Amino acid sequence: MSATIMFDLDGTLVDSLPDIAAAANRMLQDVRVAALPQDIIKTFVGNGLPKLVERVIHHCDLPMSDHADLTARTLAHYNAASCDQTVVYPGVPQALGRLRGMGCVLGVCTNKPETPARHVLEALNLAHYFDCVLGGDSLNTRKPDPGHLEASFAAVSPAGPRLFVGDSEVDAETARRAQVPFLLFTRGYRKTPIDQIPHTTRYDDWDSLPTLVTELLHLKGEAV
Ligand SMILES: O=C(O)COP(=O)(O)O
Ligand SMILES: [Mg+2]
Repeated sequence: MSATIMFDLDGTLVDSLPDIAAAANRMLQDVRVAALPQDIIKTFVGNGLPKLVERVIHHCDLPMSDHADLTARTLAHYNAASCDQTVVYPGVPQALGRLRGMGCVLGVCTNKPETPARHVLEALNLAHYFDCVLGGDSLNTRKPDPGHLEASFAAVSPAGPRLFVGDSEVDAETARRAQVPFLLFTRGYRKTPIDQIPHTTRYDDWDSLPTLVTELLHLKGEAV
């Protein structure tokens, strides 16, 4: 049975934290502030780049009036080096290939800005699996606004069941508000325990995803 499946990017398809942290720390170096540990920056990921920079500003006690400048600097650093250390999670290409083979239509709904999101997907040889990519700056809204996910589905004119796959609290809230079943990848950048994140089902190994999708679609049929 075919379905349309939207995927989150950071912490779901790719482990991009090292390059995101490097960009934020290069921005801090520009303004002569000490670098932050990757584990701290990890907790700032999930609501898009402007929010990440806002969280860095709060953490480092910098003036919020510098937000636009610091966001532009971080984005420039990230665009210059978005794939130096970023890797695809094991089993992702195989799972995406199997899902496409099952007739599923796939897309990406990420809060990462669209230009680097597309670049990362191209550089890591994932772009060809997806029929749409909507980033955190593609619309005038972003996750957890369900409009971001709904626009992603609308971009591929889906017929049949819809699913959303992501790693974070933001993704779970987006799916809940859009009333789309949510599959939680547990090895990404979530901040809270798994059982406190609403999800339809979860997985920690990409090899298991096609079977999970099949089970979910058979279980729920056209009601999904
Ligand atoms: O850019 C972010 O903050 C997170 O991006 P994601 O939506 O792909 O997880
Ligand atoms: Mg994510």
